[in-house]
Amino acid sequence: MHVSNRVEFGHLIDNEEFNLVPLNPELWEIEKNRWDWERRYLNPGYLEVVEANSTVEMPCPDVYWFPVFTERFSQEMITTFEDFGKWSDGTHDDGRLEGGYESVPTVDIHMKQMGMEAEWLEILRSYIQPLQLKVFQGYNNEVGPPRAIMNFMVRYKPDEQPFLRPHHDTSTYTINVALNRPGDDYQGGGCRFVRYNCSVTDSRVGWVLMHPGRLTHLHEGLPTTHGTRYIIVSFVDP
Ligand SMILES: O=C(O)CCC(=O)C(=O)O
Ligand SMILES: [Fe+2]
Repeated sequence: MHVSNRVEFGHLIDNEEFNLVPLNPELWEIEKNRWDWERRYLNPGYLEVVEANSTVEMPCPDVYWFPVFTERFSQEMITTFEDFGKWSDGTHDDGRLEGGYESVPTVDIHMKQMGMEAEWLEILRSYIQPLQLKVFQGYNNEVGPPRAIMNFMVRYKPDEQPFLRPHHDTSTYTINVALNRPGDDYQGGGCRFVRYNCSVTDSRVGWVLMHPGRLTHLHEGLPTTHGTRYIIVSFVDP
């Protein structure tokens, strides 16, 4: 008999509780099948940027930019959320919130509606918190994992909600994930930081912008003039 450990014959997966309801159920597998999840959805550049001595891009003052997700993640998230389809109407009345009022409404779907809240918090803990510790030295979420109640995908289109007026987020810091490509999938769009008159418009698919939430980083979503722009936003430590 010949035995070899040099050839990869496959690996075990845990298929209990596999979520068969949505499109792309693999997106939910971060905890159960992390090896596969990372191979599909974690940007290969992530491991380099999370290293202690790596340099981090800063497109605007105290706005950091990291490769975190793959193109496949971004594409599958869009198709899965679009297939679900329960976009909010972008008005101030929001029954999903305690108090029922959203002061800066977007056309969006919350992770909670998708049953993806726990998985998203796991993403924040595993991949976002290490980046946060790199750029906001000494801020360790009051010694625990990042907390976030507002985790959602936003959709901008010219004939629906094309832009978002300047506002502060209810967060200590915010992450903003670009899911599709300016120039190809949409025209216009991007995020402008008013205090610095600085905009990030050359968004990169699967890359995360990280910026302080309150006080300094008043920001706006610039008008999408053609096509549809998709982002995921998360308000960390509200
Ligand atoms: O369009 C953007 O990039 C900004 C989105 C935003 O500020 C928000 O959803 O709070
Ligand atoms: Fe915002």
